[in-house]
Amino acid sequence: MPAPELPPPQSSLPEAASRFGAHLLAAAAHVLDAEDVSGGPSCAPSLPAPPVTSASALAARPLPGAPAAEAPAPSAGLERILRGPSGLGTAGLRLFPRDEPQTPSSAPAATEGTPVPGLYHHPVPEPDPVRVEEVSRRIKAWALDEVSLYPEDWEEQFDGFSVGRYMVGCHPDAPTVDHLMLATRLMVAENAVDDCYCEDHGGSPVGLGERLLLAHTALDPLYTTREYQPQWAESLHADAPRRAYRSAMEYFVRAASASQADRFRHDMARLHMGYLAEAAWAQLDHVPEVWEYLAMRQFNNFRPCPTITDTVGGYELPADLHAQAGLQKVIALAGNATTIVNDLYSYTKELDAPGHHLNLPVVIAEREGLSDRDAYLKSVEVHNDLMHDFESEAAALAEACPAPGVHRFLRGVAAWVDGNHNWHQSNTYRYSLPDFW
Ligand SMILES: CC(C)=CCC/C(C)=C(\C)COP(=O)(O)OP(=O)(O)O
Ligand SMILES: [Mg+2]
Repeated sequence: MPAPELPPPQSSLPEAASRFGAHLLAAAAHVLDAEDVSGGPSCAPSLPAPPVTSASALAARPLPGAPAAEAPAPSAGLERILRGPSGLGTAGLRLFPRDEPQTPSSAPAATEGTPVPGLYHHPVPEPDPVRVEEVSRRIKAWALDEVSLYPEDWEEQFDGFSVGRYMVGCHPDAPTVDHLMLATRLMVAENAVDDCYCEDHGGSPVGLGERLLLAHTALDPLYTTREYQPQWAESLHADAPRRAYRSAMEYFVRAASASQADRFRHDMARLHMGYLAEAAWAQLDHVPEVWEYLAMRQFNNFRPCPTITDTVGGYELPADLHAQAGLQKVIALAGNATTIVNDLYSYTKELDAPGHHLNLPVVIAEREGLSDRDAYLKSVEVHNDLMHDFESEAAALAEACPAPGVHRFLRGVAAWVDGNHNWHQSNTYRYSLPDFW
C-alpha cells in the first residue's frame, strides 16, 4: 500500500481532541506499567486469565509499508481514560454517561444538517479535512481501479455517500490513513452488497440467500478439492459486491490478527442473517411485531463497523475480553442505537423508495396503531433508551474490567456511535428529516 507523508492524527481538531489517540495509548501504557492488566477479578470471571498484554502490543501496530504511529506522550492514567478528554467538542469521546443536556445548539457550527429533535446524541468535532480528502481520494481510486465498483453514472451517488468523512469521523484514534482505509473499503463493500443484492441498485429478496452465501465466501474462504477451487476463486470476480468484499477483506486480513479477522467474519455472518430475515418479510409482505423488527435489526446492523475499532486503531482487544458477556451487551446496544439512528434519518428516503420499506417508525405505526408522527417520536425514545443503556453498561464494564485494551475499545465504540450520528445528520445529500415538528 502507498504510504504518503501524513499529518498527525486529528490535526485540525481542538487541542484536547487532537491528542486523543496519543493520549489513550499513553494512558494504556501507563496503566500497564503500573498494574496487572490480565483483567481484574470481575472481568471475564468464568475464563482463565487472558495472557498479559505487553505495553508494546498496545502501541499502534503499523501496517505493512505504513509509517509508525506517533510516540505516546506521558499521561494521567486510568482515571483519565474513563473520564475522557474534556476539550471543546470532545463530549462524544467520554465513557461515562453525561448529565449535561445535549441540544442541537451545542453542535459544532461547521456540522451541516439538523439533528433529529429530541435525539440523545453527542456532537463531535468536524472530521479532520486533510484526512477526509486523502481517504476520499484513495477510496475512489480503489473503487475504480482495483474493484471496478460502479458504472460512471453512479459516481454522484458514490461521492454523495461521503464515505471518507464518515470513516474519519468514526475513527478519531486511527494512527494513519492506511488504518482508516481498512474501515473505508469495508464500509464501501458492505454498502455495495446491501445496494446491489438487497436494495435499490438491482437488489431483491428473491434469491438473496444464494447471493449472500456466495459473497460471504469472499470473507470466509471455501476450502474444497482441486477440481472445484478455481471455479470458486473465479466467482469472486464475478460482480462488484464480491470484488469489493474480496479486496477489502484481503487488506483487512493483512492488518488484523487471526482472531480480529474471525471476529469480523462472525459479525458479517450476523449481518447476512439479518438481511435474510428482512428479505423474508419483504417477500411475504409481512410487517413483524415491533420486538421482532428490533431483533432483525440487531443483526441487519452496523455492528461490523464499530467492532473493528481496535484493528483500525492499530491495537488488539484480546478475543476472550471481546467475548465476555458484558462487552457483547455493550456492542449490541451500541450497534442497535447506531442502526435506529439510520432508521430515523433515512425515514423519508425509505418512504419514497419503491415497495414497503420497513424501519422502526413504520413498524411501530403499523403494529401499535399510532400516527406516523407519534410512531416516529416513539422511535426517537426507543433510540434514546438504547443510547442510555449503552452508556451505562459501558461505564459499568469499564469499572469492572480494568484492562486498558477494554477501555480503549469502549472509547472506540463510543466514538463510532457519535461519528455515525454526525455523518447521518450531516449527509443532507442522502437524508432529510420528516416534517413532524
Ligand atoms: C455498513 C454496514 C455494515 C451496513 C449494514 C446494514 C445497513 C446497510 C445499515 C444498518 C443501513 O441501513 P439501511 O439499509 O436502511 O441504509 P440506508 O437507510 O439506505 O442508508
Ligand atoms: Mg435506512
